[in-house]
Parts: sequence; structure tokens; C-alpha cells
Amino acid sequence: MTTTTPHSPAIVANGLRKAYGDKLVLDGIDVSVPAGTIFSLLGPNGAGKTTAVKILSTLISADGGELRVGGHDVAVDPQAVRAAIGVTGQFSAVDGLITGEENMLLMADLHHLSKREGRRVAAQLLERFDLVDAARKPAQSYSGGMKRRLDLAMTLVGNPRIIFLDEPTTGLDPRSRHNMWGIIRELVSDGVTVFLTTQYLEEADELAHHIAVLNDGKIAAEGTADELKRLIPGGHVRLRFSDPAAYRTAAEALREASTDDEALSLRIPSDGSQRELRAVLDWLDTAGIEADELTVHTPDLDDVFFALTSGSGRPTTHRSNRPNQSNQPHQSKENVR
Ligand SMILES: Nc1ncnc2c1ncn2[C@@H]1O[C@H](COP(=O)(O)OP(=O)(O)OP(=O)(O)O)[C@@H](O)[C@H]1O
Repeated sequence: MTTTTPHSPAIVANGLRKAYGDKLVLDGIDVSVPAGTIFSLLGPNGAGKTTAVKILSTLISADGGELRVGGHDVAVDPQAVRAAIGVTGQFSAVDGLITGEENMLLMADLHHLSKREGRRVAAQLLERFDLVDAARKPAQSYSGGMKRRLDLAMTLVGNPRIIFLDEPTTGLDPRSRHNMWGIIRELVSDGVTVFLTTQYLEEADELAHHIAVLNDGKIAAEGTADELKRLIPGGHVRLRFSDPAAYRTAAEALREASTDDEALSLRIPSDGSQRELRAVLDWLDTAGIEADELTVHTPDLDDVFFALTSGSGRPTTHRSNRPNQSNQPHQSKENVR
């Protein structure tokens, strides 16, 4: 029996802690995921995303914290948690040597469905996941996208109301990724709760109702994608040059800018306001510099991620701490922030 109501959180973690030896991976994480929503845990490699999924899905135990999934205490009643959830990990549960259909029927057996019910559910899911034509072929002949779809279809055999998706689209091409997004949205519109880990910021932006950024064992920030974007001044103006000499002159003069020598482009922090754009344009005119292209970028989740996760610098050379020489124009934070 589940003890959640439509309005109670499907997943709750208070003070989740986990260490491997003396390496503290999760240092008191708090998470609350309302039923029927998508929660995304973002973080750089090794941040502890998979560890969080493994703990909440009862695969490993926590060192501390109160954890409830589907209304059940993870430490006290792991069996009930397991009955309420589905997990699709980074490593597929698909057996490549048997067909997609056989994989599905095996899953139906594991869930103790009758032969008839198992065949019905398998056929329905194979149809829903566009795998009917491939159903009788060995799963090892499937493309990456088909394997992921089969993996998720297998997870759905038990009709779980809470699903943990650990990097479900890693390695998929853009079309397969978009297909998977469609499937995830459909699940949620049916009332399923999704706990999603991803390294694709675009994916969290597209799908998640709520995002938490994990860094150094703690949640560095959380909120909706828009709330997170408002947290940091990631907006910028990008100036691109085709003439290397003009690029060098501008780079020398615009000391607040990040440089990209290969693309001959400069990135100037800016909130994109008319006032700041005018300041940049006025300065370019005064200095007699003509950029070939000027684009304005508002902050995106990438900016948030790079700002919040330490040691994950953008691949540009940031030079804002270079000393300014008094005879060179300096764009202060007041006019070209
Ligand atoms: N069984 C284990 N024993 C010791 N250390 C482990 C174990 N599992 C994970 N770790 C370490 O814990 C940290 C968190 O790992 P985890 O797999 O949870 O990170 P992640 O955020 O999922 O990373 P990725 O995005 O690379 O999958 C890493 O430093 C990892 O090396």
C-alpha cells in the first residue's frame, strides 16, 4: 500500500549523507519531489548523482538522513520502495542475446504477471515504444536509441509510479534524444514522477520542473530552470571578427572580455540591456573597431552550471584579473558588465 496522496511528495530526502571510505560524496542533501513532476539532479562527473539514485532506489544504503520514496521509509521498508519504483541506469538491463520481446516477457515473469497478461503488457509497450518491427530480433542488433527505449519499456512492465532515470540519453543522437524526451513527458502526463540525472543541461532545461545542482557533496543551487538562470550574471555580448588584427586590438583593449583565439571572438559580460549594448557599441565606435558579428546571449543553464560547479571552467581564457593599464580603455563593470 502506498501512503502518498496526489499532493504529497513522491520522493523526500532530508540530510542524505554518504561516504566511500573517507571520501564524502553526499554531505547532507535535501530533496523533495512532488508527485507527477520531473526533478533533475545535475552535476559534474563524479558529483554523486548515481550514488543518490542508488540510495533512493535501495541498491545501496545511506550513512545518514531520512529518506522516503512513494511514502515508504527507504531504510525501514526497502521492499515496498522497490515495488513502487522503476530504475533505468546508465548500464542497460537489456540482455543482447535474446529478442526485445523475450526481454519484455522476462521482465513480466519477474513481476509475476500471468503469461497472458505478460504478453499483453509486452505487446502494448513494444507498440508504444515503436519497437514492434524489431521485437523478434536479438536486442544486440538494436541501435543505441532502440536499446534505451527497450530498457525503459522493460522498466515500465511493473507500472511503477516513480521512475529513476540515470542519464537516460547519454550517447544518443539528437533525434533519439528528442524521442526519449517525448516518452518522458508522456510518462509524466500520466502522473508518473521522474527523478532524472543528466549531464545535458539542455535536457534538464527541456524537461525538469525543478533542478538541483550538485557540487562538492552539497546542493549548490536549486529551482526552476528560469530561477537558476536568474541567479547568475551569465548574459554576454559576443563579438566575432574575421580580421585577426582587429580581433587582437579589441582583445587588448577590452580587458573585461573572455577571449577565444581560435574563433576570433570576445565575450563581454552583459545583462543584454539597451544601456549596456549602447556602451559596447559606443566604445567600439570610439576605438574604431569593427566587429563582423555582434550577438547578445541571455544566461542559459550552461552558464549556471559553469558558475556553480567548481573546476569546470569554460574553454575560453578568462582574463578579467589581468591588471588594467591606465592608457588603455577599460570597460568597467558599471558600463559593460
Ligand atoms: N563503490 C564505490 N567505492 C568507492 N568510491 C565510489 C564508489 N562509487 C562511486 N564512488 C565515487 O563517488 C563519487 C561519486 O560517484 P557517482 O558515480 O555517484 O558520481 P556521478 O555524479 O554519478 O558521476 P558521473 O556523471 O560520472 O556518472 C566519485 O568520486 C566516485 O569515484
